[in-house]
Amino acid sequence: MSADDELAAAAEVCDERINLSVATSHQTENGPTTTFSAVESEKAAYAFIPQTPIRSTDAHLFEFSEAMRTVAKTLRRVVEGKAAAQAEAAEWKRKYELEMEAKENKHHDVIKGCSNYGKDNLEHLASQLTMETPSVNQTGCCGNHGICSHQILQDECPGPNRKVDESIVGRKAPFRLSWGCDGDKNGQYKHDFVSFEKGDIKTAERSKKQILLKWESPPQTVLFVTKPNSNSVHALCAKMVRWLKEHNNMNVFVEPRVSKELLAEDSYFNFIQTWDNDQEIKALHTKIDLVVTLGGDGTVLWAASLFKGPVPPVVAFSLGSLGFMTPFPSEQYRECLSNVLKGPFSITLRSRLQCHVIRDAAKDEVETEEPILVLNEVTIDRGMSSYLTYLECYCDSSFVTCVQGDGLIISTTSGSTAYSLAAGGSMVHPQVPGILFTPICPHSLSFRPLILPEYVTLRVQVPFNSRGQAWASFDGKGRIQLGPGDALICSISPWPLPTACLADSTTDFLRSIHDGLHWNLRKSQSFDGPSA
Ligand SMILES: NC(=O)c1ccc[n+]([C@@H]2O[C@H](COP(=O)([O-])OP(=O)(O)OC[C@H]3O[C@@H](n4cnc5c(N)ncnc54)[C@H](O)[C@@H]3O)[C@@H](O)[C@H]2O)c1
Ligand SMILES: Nc1ncnc2c1ncn2[C@@H]1O[C@H](COP(=O)(O)OP(=O)(O)OP(=O)(O)O)[C@@H](O)[C@H]1O
Repeated sequence: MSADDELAAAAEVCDERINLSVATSHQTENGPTTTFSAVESEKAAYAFIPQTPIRSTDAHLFEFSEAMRTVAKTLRRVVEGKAAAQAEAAEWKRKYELEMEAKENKHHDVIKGCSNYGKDNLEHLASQLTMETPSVNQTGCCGNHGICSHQILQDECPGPNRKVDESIVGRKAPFRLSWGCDGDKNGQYKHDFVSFEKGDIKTAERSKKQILLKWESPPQTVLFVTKPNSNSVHALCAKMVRWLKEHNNMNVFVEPRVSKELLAEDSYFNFIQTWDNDQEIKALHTKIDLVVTLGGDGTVLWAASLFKGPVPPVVAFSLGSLGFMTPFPSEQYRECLSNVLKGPFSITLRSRLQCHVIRDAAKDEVETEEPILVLNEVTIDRGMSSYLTYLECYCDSSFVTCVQGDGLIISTTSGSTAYSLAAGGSMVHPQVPGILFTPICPHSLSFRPLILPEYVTLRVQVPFNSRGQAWASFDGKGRIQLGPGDALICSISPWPLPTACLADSTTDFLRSIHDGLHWNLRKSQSFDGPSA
């Protein structure tokens, strides 16, 4: 067969395959057949590339083989577009259901009269919560912006018909979140929304906003999450448990490991509770009012990982080395806990990322896979491989870039001071709504880190022509191998980690970067020298 004949035969096969995939994707735009056919065609296209009869350096043959790659890439986009659309549709559906549920709860509140806080009460509460400018006019401010734990935590209405497991613990303490707001000097509070009066688009003046948590009834149940293998942590945990029982008559949950340790030590601890299986862990958020962590940042990450959905407020005591997210001094635990149990206190709502791994082999299972939630970041790197990582990245449906280097970090703003910082990313206040996109050792001179808005969905794809595997890890744990064709989809989770602040969100953040990282520490310039 001559080279021309071979080229013609190859073109024919290619045409057939392209026709097949185009036809199927037109037939059933959303149906699973499309995905399967597109995947098959794409695989066939790649399988076909090595068979392409390139026997000479003929430029046409080379071009043809490049065209096949383009076809394969296009088919890949069809498949991935559908996967992303499915994930997005599921998210919208979930949001819709939540909204409906919230509306229904509100309706019940009104009908049963079980809401303790009417508008008047709420306004009163808001003025109590507004710490810095008690004189500002609250109408339409905190009153309208307060968020109630009945809605947030999907809790039952307080009353005789509640469903929470009361055999073990009492009712979960309801609380209310409010914006602590600071109006301008003449006492006029301004909302931070965009107004368009008389056709002019104007961003109204920003107000200082801190989120304040006020208990509606005293919290009753505390979960302790503690760093393992530390005598000082263990001793403090035992002391705190005793104190909470004796002074506040609290119910106490600990991890199974800690429960065994405490019971082996003293039968006094018979009252503590724990869990036996994953099902019970899933129900924890319905019983726990407050989580106390004893350890460093890793312990806060660990505590966050226990909650795959809503998370109760977390009070993090510092017993680690750096303690970026652990503002409470363990020596003053009595005073700190008393303040938190009494409330109100500032909280930082730390956003988490929900990550879905989509296997090339199981594209249609995206909806059944449980998302993995991270508080810091998801990292996609080269693992043990000595090859460059090759990753294609998309933001919603737009192509962002190809990463060629050691890997990529997709980080929350809380994680901005962790691995992302080490890879050259910016430090971002944890309440800034964004997602950080930070390359690890990119082999290019111009790959600067990005910060994207919080509402985007990111997709990182290992292309079929990648030389090696990639590895994803979640908050530095749980490594998963990603092969060619596999993808990782990330977006902000609706379930943040609410962490109690020692002072307030900004003061705590600045204190952490000063004390923990010695940010911008430099000897002061001497006074004597040339004058300007
Ligand atoms: N080169 C690096 O800097 C690097 C490499 C791997 C992992 N990490 C980080 O370690 C985290 C896991 O933490 P770990 O404690 O389980 O592991 P670890 O014990 O290895 O601790 C890593 C260090 O990161 C600090 N850290 C964790 N989260 C932080 C945050 N949000 N802000 C500032 N510092 C933070 C911890 O205090 C600790 O000193 C990962 O999520 C990742 O961000 C960093
Ligand atoms: N409750 C827990 N169960 C199992 N492992 C835990 C738990 N809490 C923390 N860890 C793990 O123990 C390790 C060390 O914990 P942590 O980071 O809190 O302490 P540290 O290293 O002394 O403090 P820092 O992070 O401030 O340097 C982390 O890798 C973390 O994942």
